[in-house]
Amino acid sequence: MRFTKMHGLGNNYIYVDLWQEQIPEEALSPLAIAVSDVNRGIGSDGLITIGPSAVADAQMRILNADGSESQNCGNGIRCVGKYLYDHALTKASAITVETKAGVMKLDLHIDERDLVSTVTVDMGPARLRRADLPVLSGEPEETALHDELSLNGETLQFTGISMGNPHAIFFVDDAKTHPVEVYGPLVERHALFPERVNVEFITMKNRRELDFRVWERGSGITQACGTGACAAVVAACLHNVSDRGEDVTVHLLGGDLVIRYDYDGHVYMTGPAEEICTGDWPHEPWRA
Ligand SMILES: N[C@H](CCC[C@H](N)C(=O)O)C(=O)O
Repeated sequence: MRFTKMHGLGNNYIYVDLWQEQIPEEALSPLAIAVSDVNRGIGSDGLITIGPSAVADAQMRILNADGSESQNCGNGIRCVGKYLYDHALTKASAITVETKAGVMKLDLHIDERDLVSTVTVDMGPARLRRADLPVLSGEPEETALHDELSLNGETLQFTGISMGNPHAIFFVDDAKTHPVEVYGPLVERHALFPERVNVEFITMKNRRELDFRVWERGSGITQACGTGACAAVVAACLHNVSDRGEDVTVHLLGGDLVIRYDYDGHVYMTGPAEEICTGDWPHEPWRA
């Protein structure tokens, strides 16, 4: 099986082109686990397939390193846009990609080598109802703005935001007080989140900048999380510590994303996309 390894700010995935490879549905989850294993596989945060769509220029599916499937991936979809253009599957600079969170609109920024360098994505609407995550911390039709959860005797306040996939946002004055490697796995699997949750700890630097650390559902600590950065800026706007319609720079471990929560309710993300290598994965049990 041919694959391409790509990353957005170090959030890296193994990409498989389904115009070239046929992979049975039941093989996807074990394949994601196998290729993501840094010791016995290739090493990545998960698997992303790029293939035909009846409603968009392409379809993206994203599976985490533990084999679970998510609705969307911000860093991943920028790399999908880059793959489609750089590998001549499109020559348009404005394209659409179908995801389980809806059809995303991408603006591809082409560099002097006629390759995609950065991508701006309309990540669709922020979903603000508790039912959208889902989270069981109160009235399902209302927004989880100041919700609470207990962890080992400590009560923490969070904001629940969905970008099609679920995010629990914690505002902290200093990330060191709540190390994501300690709190992340406890929150990810907390009973309040029936479908688990992505966990973000953010520190506001000013109204236009925030520091961001993430524990991802199904992948653990990653260098960056695009949907998480979108959810973080939405939460900051809802708490009136950032402004709707203004660009906010999110400082992630792997670098910066520029996010805007616009008045149309949609969230816009701009960031880089890079190809690392291509290769051949020989373990294809589905062909046996
Ligand atoms: N772990 C996420 C999917 C990947 C999202 C992230 N890598 C991004 O860039 O948005 C979830 O289970 O919802």
